[in-house]
Amino acid sequence: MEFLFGVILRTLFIELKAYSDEVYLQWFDELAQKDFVVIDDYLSEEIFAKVFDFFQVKRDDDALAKAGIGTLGDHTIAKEIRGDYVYWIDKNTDTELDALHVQMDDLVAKVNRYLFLSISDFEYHLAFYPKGTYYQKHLDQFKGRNNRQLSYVLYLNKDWQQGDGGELRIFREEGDLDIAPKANRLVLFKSGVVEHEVLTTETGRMSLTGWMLNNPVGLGFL
Ligand SMILES: O=C(O)CCC(=O)C(=O)O
Ligand SMILES: [Fe+2]
Repeated sequence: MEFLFGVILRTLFIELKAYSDEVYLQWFDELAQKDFVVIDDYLSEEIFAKVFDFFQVKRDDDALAKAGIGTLGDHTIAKEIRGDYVYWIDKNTDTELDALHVQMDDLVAKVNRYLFLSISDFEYHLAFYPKGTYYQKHLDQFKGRNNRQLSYVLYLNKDWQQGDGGELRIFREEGDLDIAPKANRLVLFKSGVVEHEVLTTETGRMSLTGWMLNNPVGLGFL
């Protein structure tokens, strides 16, 4: 309760981006039909700036570490599979991102209401892909576990342009689709069915990647 009170106080004067029910329904319709949806200008400028600044601070602090593959019991660092560095966000201590947590809480509430899901938690990490790195084709649900229901990626690359690479490739029967990792673009997709990959990036590539979960963080590993 005290925790919630603190969050409310700290986010009182921050401009959350409020979307109408019609807009949510449009997104979720698209998500239901195509298994993914791309949403541009997702965060308010103020919250985007907070996430962007937080990313720079964590990079300066050397807080991003080589990412692994698989679940805790099967945690191998495989450079051939993915070349990114990640920082797992802690909702309790990374209070600089309170406004983002509130915005995502709201998205989860809407997902539950309109997609009839029962998401009870979410997790996210910052990711940095140095020049020349990629993430090979994969599904976000680990083998034998379906805790991750929806994946989302928010890109932070302000000056991204054609030729910079690092597109998110979504594999579809009707042909693959490459999505540019442009700043403040959110891609939301179904973790269990959408195969995807990150193409080789020609510049440093920044994002925030997250998952909406059936069970609270941690329980998925039990
Ligand atoms: O950054 C992206 O576009 C996707 C990242 C991804 O697929 C993952 O972290 O599982
Ligand atoms: Fe992924």
